[in-house]
Amino acid sequence: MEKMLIHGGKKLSGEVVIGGAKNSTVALIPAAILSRTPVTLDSVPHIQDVYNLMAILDDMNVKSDFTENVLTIDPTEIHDVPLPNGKIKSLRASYYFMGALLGRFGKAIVGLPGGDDIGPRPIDQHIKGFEALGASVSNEHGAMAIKAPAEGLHGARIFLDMVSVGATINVILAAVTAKGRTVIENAAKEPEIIDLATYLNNMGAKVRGAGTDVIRISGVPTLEAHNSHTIIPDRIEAGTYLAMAAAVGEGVKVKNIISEHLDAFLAKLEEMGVVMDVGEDSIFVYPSGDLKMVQIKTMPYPGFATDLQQPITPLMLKAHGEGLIIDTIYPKRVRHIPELLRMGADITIENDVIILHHCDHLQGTEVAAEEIRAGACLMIAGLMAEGTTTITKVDNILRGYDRVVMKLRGLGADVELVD
Ligand SMILES: CC(=O)N[C@H]1[C@@H](OP(=O)(O)OP(=O)(O)OC[C@H]2O[C@@H](n3ccc(=O)[nH]c3=O)[C@H](O)[C@@H]2O)O[C@H](CO)[C@@H](O)[C@@H]1O
Ligand SMILES: C=C(OP(=O)(O)O)C(=O)O
Repeated sequence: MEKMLIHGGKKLSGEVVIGGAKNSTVALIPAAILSRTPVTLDSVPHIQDVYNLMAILDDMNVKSDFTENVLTIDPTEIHDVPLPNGKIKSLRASYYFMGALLGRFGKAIVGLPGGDDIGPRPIDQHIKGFEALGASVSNEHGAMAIKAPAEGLHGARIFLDMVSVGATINVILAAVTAKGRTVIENAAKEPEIIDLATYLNNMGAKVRGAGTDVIRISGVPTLEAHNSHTIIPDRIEAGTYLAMAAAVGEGVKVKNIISEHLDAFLAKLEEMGVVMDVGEDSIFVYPSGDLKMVQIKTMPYPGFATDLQQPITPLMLKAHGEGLIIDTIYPKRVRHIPELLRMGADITIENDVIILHHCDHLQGTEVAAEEIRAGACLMIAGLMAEGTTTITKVDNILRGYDRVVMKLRGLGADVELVD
């Protein structure tokens, strides 16, 4: 398995262009099977999650082609096959095939998903949504067997017990072709949900209210894609490079950004004293001076994203005072902390609260990227550290960060992948 070697201490400068959002892409690809015509996606990130989803599509006789940033998917000869195991385990978002297959064929057998080990990730709200639409759901040897009634799915009012991106998306996927009207209350408001709704509406779906906490769907019989869909920029990748630029930059421009998607994150950087020029679709980060320590509490969008609490952690180590991070979405999402400790950071965890203190010196050593954002955190820490940082389990980074080595080198980082 590959490792990433980072020879730290170099200052970064120049420009980096953000790719399409992973968390949109991994929903839009399964959603493509709802279309009766070929689908084209633009601004697709080069990440392992995309290749794994293409392999799952191939199992269903759905051919796809990924050239440059354009992914074409032809679902016209799709076979309705069970997806009990194997590749389904390779990523979290494979669970979107539950909603998509249910919408397309009225039935789905899909293995329980894999994805990041960031604490418990139940799917009870997805199941509650499918059942409200009339489906029966059973667990058959670790795979979810979901079946619509003979007359097909029907619209329903669904109040999600907690704000869930995955459940909101899965219910949308199943409901767009259900008979009648579905209302999802307490829906997630993430930009990726708006992106999915835009994409489905361009295929003829009737999804209204995406981006608010009430989504109304009027079912239509079939969907057909006729235009290419350009995926929104990845706000988490953008936040990662912004934190990196503030930590080790000598003037870095991060391009292809929708800054409104990063409001909570940018507000925190400003509170820390990071100086930025926020342009129309790019942000320039000036070299950091003295930084102020902050407290962070992750919340559903538009709050501070759980996926950005790890990437901002190394930057917080540069600030003076005591900092706190509370991840209310995934309280056990602390797998980066033991690795940072081994690099010399001063961090403790008490009752799921991460307590940080200023640290003048991080030392490169061997660390493991136990999950994607822990990996992002360690990349930034490695760039800040003296000596060489060897990141193992680097596939967790490559599954979600678009051409990351090329982008880091483009900014002047001394980084390489080795076997
Ligand atoms: C592919 C994708 O888009 N992944 C994102 C998505 O994951 P994912 O969609 O899996 O996360 P959710 O929004 O569903 O999870 C939010 C919270 O709800 C809980 N929950 C969720 C569903 C459910 O049926 N029952 C339940 O209890 C979860 O354990 C978690 O505490 O949103 C997370 C939270 O912003 C991000 O960290 C992930 O990057
Ligand atoms: C947790 C994440 O991803 P996934 O839901 O795909 O595991 C993430 O992107 O930070």
